[in-house]
Amino acid sequence: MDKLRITGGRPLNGEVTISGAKNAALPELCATLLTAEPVTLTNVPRLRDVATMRLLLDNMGVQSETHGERGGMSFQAPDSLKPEAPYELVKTMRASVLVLGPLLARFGRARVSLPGGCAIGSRPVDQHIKGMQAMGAEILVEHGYMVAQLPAGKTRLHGARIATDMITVTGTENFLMAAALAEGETLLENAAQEPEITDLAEMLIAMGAKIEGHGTSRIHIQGVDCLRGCTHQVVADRIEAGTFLCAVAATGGDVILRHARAEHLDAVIDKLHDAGAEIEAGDDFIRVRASGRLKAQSFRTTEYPGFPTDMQAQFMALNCIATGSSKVTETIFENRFMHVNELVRLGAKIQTDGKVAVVEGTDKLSGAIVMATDLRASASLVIAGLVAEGETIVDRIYHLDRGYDQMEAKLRGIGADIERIK
Ligand SMILES: CC(=O)N[C@H]1[C@@H](OP(=O)(O)OP(=O)(O)OC[C@H]2O[C@@H](n3ccc(=O)[nH]c3=O)[C@H](O)[C@@H]2O)O[C@H](CO)[C@@H](O)[C@@H]1O
Ligand SMILES: C=C(OP(=O)(O)O)C(=O)O
Repeated sequence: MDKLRITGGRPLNGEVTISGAKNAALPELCATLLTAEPVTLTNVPRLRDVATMRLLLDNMGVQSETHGERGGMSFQAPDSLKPEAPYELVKTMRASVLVLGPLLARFGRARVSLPGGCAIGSRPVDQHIKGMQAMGAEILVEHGYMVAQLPAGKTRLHGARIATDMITVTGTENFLMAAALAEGETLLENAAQEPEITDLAEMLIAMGAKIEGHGTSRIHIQGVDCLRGCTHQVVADRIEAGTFLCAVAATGGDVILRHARAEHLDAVIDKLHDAGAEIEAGDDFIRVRASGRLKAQSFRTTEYPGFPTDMQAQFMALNCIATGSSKVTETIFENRFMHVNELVRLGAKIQTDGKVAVVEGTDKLSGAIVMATDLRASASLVIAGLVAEGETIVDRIYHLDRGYDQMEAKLRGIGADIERIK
């Protein structure tokens, strides 16, 4: 099993190119199921989750190929494909549930394994099921699978008003894709507003979908009879960019992130600014400069445009070596403090009580062997390792590989002493 060996204490300087967003690429790969015409995505990040999603599509009968250096991939989903997502593939990646909407909308049936819980929380998919039922699907949950079909005599889903009990990102994406091909109008209330939703909506519009209001909490979709192929560029990964911003804020240095979108990171950038980092941004770049210990910042995770839960662990790592104490409140997932005990092994002072972690900043961390428990927890341990005195080994980095495109190579490129070992 791969590990990362990091020798801490080096500032980061130079330039990093930010990859396409995992959380946009995954639904967009699923959106290729909505048409028999070829669809090309560019700027697709090289991630384990993308490879898993491609395998899942391949297993159904989708033809795909990669081309070019800059993450180009083409897909063609024939009318004859098998609308099924087996447990063996779904268990490794929750985003597999995103095939449900497109399969139902185009093929009128789907058999998709329930994803099950994961380290950060139980993550049920009840809202996805309720929404598809509101659009006319009959869904049974049996033997660990969602078995979905249209009622006898029906060939398409129908539009509906869907108001979810909570804001759900992949739920909104599933409804968008299903409604794009449904008969009539769909109104999504309480929709997620993440930039990845907007990016997916823009791809669907390029395929011929009629969507208005994406990027707000009310999205209107007028279903169309069929969608066509398109070429779409995956939006920049705001979480990868935020992770590098926190890394530089923690180690000190001066780094320019290329292909990064500052407007998608307002909540994180505001906190970094308050902490004492200098941030400058243009259309397609973010520059961060920091030196010495920054000031700890309290924050609370919320849905976009609030502070993202996917940045909580990385910012907490920064708070661990900042001056002063901070209160970190996680409101989205019930078990997203798994990095705390590992950060403590590196010398951090953190106490948790339910949704709240109180961090007492300390002037140094010391390298140790730590274990990654989930994707962003892994990133927080890497940041802490870059600061810690001596050597840190981060074990189980398959979590990191799910969602970061060549993280250690990018960090080495800006001066980090980091290597992958077996
Ligand atoms: C592939 C992808 O885009 N993943 C992101 C997506 O996950 P994901 O879409 O799975 O997260 P959701 O927005 O759906 O989850 C928000 C909350 O709603 C709950 N919930 C959700 C759906 C449902 O049917 N029932 C239910 O109870 C979840 O357990 C969670 O507590 O948004 C999360 C929140 O920003 C991010 O951390 C993930 O990186
Ligand atoms: C939780 C995350 O992803 P996923 O929903 O794919 O598990 C994440 O990207 O931090």
